[in-house]
Amino acid sequence: MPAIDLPDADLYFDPLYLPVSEADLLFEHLLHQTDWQEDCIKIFGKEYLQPRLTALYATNKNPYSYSGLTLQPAPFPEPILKIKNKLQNDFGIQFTTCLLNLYRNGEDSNGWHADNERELGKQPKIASISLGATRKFKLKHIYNKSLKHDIMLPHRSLLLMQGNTQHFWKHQIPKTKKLVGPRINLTFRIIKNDKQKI
Ligand SMILES: O=C(O)CCC(=O)C(=O)O
Ligand SMILES: [Fe+2]
Repeated sequence: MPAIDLPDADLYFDPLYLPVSEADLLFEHLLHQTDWQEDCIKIFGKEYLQPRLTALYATNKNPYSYSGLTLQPAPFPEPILKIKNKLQNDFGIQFTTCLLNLYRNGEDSNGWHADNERELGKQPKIASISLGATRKFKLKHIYNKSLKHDIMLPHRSLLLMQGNTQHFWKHQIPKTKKLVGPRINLTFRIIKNDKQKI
């Protein structure tokens, strides 16, 4: 699988990771069958409605907390479990958790952040699958402001982030004025119990 060659990052990108028919079915299924949540997040003590919808699934009961928000997982639905198993077969990574994001249109977004929460461990491994509309994924180096990179994430693509990526880079999905339909992103993560040393 092609690596994306950026300093202080460990990124792989496969634009054709899922077969088209599987990706099409999965997109329609998740769009209509998911119990999408519209959550409030806290930024500098102020509450905002998150500009996208989310859902959380896991093989365990460990919650995931970010931006002052704690999500409790539901058990994995069959079609997502299938992808989790495929990722395990292909990369030998045993993910525990999947956070789904639904970007309803170009107004929905995900602000600059690194996925560096304690419960993700020291070198978080995150497998991100995209379905539906293509959106731009922007990366910027935290310490060297001249380092930036954009990746268009199309339907059925996989972006794998691991190693030091979350220590040195932030990422975002910006809003866009282009007319875009819904996009679903599945981010598989490993979330151990908060209390245990990892
Ligand atoms: O939608 C995406 O591609 C990125 C999602 C993301 O960064 C996250 O959920 O942490
Ligand atoms: Fe992220």
